[in-house]
Amino acid sequence: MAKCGYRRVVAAGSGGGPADRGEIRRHPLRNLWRLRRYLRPHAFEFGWLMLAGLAATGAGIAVPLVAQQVVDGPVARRDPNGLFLLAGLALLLGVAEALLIFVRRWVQSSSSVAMEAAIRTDVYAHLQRLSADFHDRWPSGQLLSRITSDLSVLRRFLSFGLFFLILNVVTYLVVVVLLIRLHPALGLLVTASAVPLFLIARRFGRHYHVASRRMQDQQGDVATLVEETAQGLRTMKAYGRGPQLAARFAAGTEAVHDTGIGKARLLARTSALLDLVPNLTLGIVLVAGAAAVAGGRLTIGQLVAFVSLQLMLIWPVQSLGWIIANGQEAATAADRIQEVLDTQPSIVDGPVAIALARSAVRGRLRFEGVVFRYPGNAVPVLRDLDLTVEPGETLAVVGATGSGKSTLLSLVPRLHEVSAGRITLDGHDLRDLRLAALRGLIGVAFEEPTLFSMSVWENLTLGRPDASEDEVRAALTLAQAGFAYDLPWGLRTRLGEQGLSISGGQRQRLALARAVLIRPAVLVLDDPLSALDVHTEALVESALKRVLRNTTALLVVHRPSTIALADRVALLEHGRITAVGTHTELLASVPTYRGLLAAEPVVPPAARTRTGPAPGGSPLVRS
Ligand SMILES: Nc1ncnc2c1ncn2[C@@H]1O[C@H](COP(=O)(O)OP(=O)(O)OP(=O)(O)O)[C@@H](O)[C@H]1O
Repeated sequence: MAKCGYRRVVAAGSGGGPADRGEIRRHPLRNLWRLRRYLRPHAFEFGWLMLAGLAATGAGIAVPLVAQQVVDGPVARRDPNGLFLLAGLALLLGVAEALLIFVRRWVQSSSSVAMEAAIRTDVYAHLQRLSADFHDRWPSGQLLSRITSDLSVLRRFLSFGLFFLILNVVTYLVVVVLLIRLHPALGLLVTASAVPLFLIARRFGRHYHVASRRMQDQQGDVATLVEETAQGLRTMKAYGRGPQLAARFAAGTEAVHDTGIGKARLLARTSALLDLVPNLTLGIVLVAGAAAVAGGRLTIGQLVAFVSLQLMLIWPVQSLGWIIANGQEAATAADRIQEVLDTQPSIVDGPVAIALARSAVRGRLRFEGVVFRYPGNAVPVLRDLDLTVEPGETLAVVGATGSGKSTLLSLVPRLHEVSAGRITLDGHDLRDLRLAALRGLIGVAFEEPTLFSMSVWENLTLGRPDASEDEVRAALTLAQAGFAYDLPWGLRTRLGEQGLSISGGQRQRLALARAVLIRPAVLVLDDPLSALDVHTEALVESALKRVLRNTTALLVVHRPSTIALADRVALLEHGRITAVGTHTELLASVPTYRGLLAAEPVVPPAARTRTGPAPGGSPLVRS
């Protein structure tokens, strides 16, 4: 099958998304805005949230105004009764504020978590729809970081950043209006301080956006490395490559660290500047306000209210840096998530795609002038390929390594799309068949079978969730996979990640059982018995023979014993079918075929428990 190594051939240090890395969009908030649809179902809660937040802020803002009444009223008149009344009002406002803040926090977390879950579900579903070429290009760590850490960033923004952004802007505007009403000149001075604040914030936003993107991409690289290391742990240990990988990992984390430090310093510098502006304004207000009180243009109560209100602006201004940082990170996260969501699956149902019923399929598979090149590769892997597999026929594809056998097989379930020519099933172009229906007709087992970290039963019934116990048993018997019943919890035993808790041969047998369980119209097997010992192989083959009798099958084979299963053999050379015939015919007439077989190390007949050599004599070798 397409080699794993290939999936990883991405320019060193490149993120994943083709044109993504470091690209800063002209409208940095565009993608964030596009995610508003996830907010819609929670609009009611969000409305309540804002209402509670605004009411709490209103209660907070009212306190300085009450203080003004206290100072200019009961305190100035030395009226204790009035004082208690106003003090009681201030207390009431304080309690109301605390209560409203509690309500806000309660609602806040539940809706943002629900939004995060909804986006995650959609991204995951979309990843499933994307074709193999997308997954060939994108390192899985990049996808992992997008679906985990980027979504957490978004949740933080939706639950805090966005809320405080709105709340703080409203607070700022209301307070500024009140300040202008209290003392127009000083109020306008405070308003004017918004200009430097705006300039500082804008500059910060631009720089932080670049740094955020860099850091989130670097985190994706680190995730890729961790994922690769976890998957290739055995190879890494066997080759003693731990120190080299550790060095690569250290370089990756250092890059994340450096960018993180850069971001923190940027935030620290900006926060200091943001702190400076309101404090400077406060100093000026205190001096000018005291002069105004002395000149009788302002009462002491008004000055107290003015300063108290102005102090209420400190937090919104101080938090501005954090909110912008959070907003920029969320914008970057939205960019990275939309890059995935915006990628259109390259293999989809055509507008008039039909679904063929299993009973209506005879199984004539035809390749007509097929050309295939991997995306981005100029040289085709398969060229001008014509081949017909008749209903019920088993055709083995033999060829040297890298000649395109696995690629050829992957075209049948449309894991990749032909670049030119067409493949037909009973005369229907595969592109005219509904994808889901097509894949339901085709049983596939690869040389490196993938099992998932779920139960054996779930793994087996992946393509046929409705299979009965008897059918599963029959498939397991055919694949000589009865061992599954002896696992600690039988078929309910949960397999380790990628089926690593069982042996390679056992995995192959389960994958084969999975392929035959769907009662396929066409079986596509990519050297599915390569990991079996000769004894088990012989048993699987004899059972497989019965299945193959009624099924059209395309097999990639390396062993002569497996060639024995085939009615005909096609020789694939450099992406072209150069000979088709029975094994005996090809042996007799095609020197390359003979050459391929001659390269096979001869297996002593005594060592094989199977009945005799492959038809035609010579044992075939792994190409
Ligand atoms: N995802 C991919 N992207 C680009 N090129 C690829 C990809 N997968 C395979 N190739 C290339 O396509 C060619 C055919 O590969 P393929 O895996 O089909 O060969 P094969 O005949 O099955 O090999 P083997 O016998 O070793 O399994 C090779 O040159 C390979 O490097």
